[in-house]
This record gives sequence, structure tokens and C-alpha cells, in this order.
Amino acid sequence: MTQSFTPRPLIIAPSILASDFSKLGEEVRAVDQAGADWIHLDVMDGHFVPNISYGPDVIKAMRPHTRKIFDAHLMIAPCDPYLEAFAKAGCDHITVHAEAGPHLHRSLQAIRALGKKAGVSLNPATPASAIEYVLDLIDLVLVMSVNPGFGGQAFIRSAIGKISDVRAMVAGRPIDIEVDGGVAPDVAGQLAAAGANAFVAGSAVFKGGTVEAYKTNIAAIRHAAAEARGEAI
Ligand SMILES: O=C(CO)[C@H](O)[C@H](O)COP(=O)(O)O
Repeated sequence: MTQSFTPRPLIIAPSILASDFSKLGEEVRAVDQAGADWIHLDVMDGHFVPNISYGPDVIKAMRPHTRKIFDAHLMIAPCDPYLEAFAKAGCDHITVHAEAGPHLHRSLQAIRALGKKAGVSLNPATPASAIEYVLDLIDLVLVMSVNPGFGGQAFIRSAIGKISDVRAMVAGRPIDIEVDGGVAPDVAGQLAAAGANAFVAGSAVFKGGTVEAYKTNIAAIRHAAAEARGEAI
């Protein structure tokens, strides 16, 4: 018997990492107005990744500027001591790295216990099988298509095959597959065809620096992905 499942919604999630940090509230409002579905928040600790971005207090300051989902990507190790702070800051999704350790299963349980959606992120060298024994605890898989730490890097093509593997593993479950790093209209169609439904983009959204530019940039990614999904927009 053929089973059919409702496809996960197409999501565009601008990464605030590429915005102008001198006016974060304004930038959050601008991408909201430009059609962002989620606001992607890259948290870096200078330890798990070789860069430092911002923490829960800055996220709390951004929170009043939009009602859109705050999709936090924690590139920090350890992560467990900070999960509650990110939940209290207003994050709706909290994604931790499979490689950050030490206890992925416990971290996911803790995120769910805080009433938030739990995500697992996979570095480019990490196989899809890393999520095999936590599938019941995840709402989102974030496949990195660059090595985490910096915006503006070149897209790593092996992410496409990994997305297909993840899609097969989560089939029939209400789990979003998100892709992050070097995402632009030229690759969005291939990523959507492989099974990604949520697209994080920093440089490709924030180029231009105006609401009108952000609107055009978001629409271009959405259009490429929707076309590959056989959807009208
Ligand atoms: O997680 C990240 C880096 O670790 C960023 O979200 C990602 O790199 C987005 O930036 P760009 O679209 O410019 O590649």
C-alpha cells in the first residue's frame, strides 16, 4: 500500500548573523516584513566553533521586534547549562550539534522539557546515522552545508546527498529538514528536491541592505525551492 504524508511547509529562515549588528531590532523587523518565515539565530562560543557571535541577552533584546519563530542554532559546547537561558530568551526552536556532546539524548530531552522544539545539527563530516537513536526526540534536523562558524562560505555539495539520507530516515515523521550554509537560489532547487524544506540564508538574504532587497532575495530562494517541490507560489 502506498502511504502519503503531508509535506513539511517551505520555510525561509534568514540568518541574523549576516545582518547589521548595529541595528539588530530594525533588521529583525525588516526580514519579518520581507517575508521571512523563521528568524535563524546563530550562537557561537569561540570553543565549539572558531568565532563568537551573541548569546541569550541579545536574543531577548531582539524578541519584541517580531512574532516570527526564533530558530536558535547553538554552536556551543557544552550546551546543556545554557538551554534554559535560551528558552527564557524567547527561542522557539533550540538546535544543538550532534558533535557538541557529551549527551545528545539528554540535551534533546531537556529542550523538550522546556516546552521547545528540539533540533539536531550535523557538521559536514558527520553522517546522517548520528540521529538514528534520537529520532523520537527531534522536531528538526539541521544539515550544515558549510563548516560552522562563519557566514559567507562556499556551499559544500555533499550536503545534498546527506539531506536525501536524512529524508529517508525521518520519512513519515513530522520533522523539518533544514539546510544552512552557502544557501542561495542557485542551489535551493537541488536542496528542495533532495528533501530539505527549511532554508537558512545569511549573505543571500541580507545583500542589498533594504527591506525591498530582502524581499527580492527571500522570494528568489522561495521560488527556486517551490519550483523543485512542484508548488506554485
Ligand atoms: O550557521 C552559520 C554559520 O555557522 C550560518 O547560519 C550560515 O553560514 C549562513 O550564512 P551564509 O548564508 O552567508 O552562508
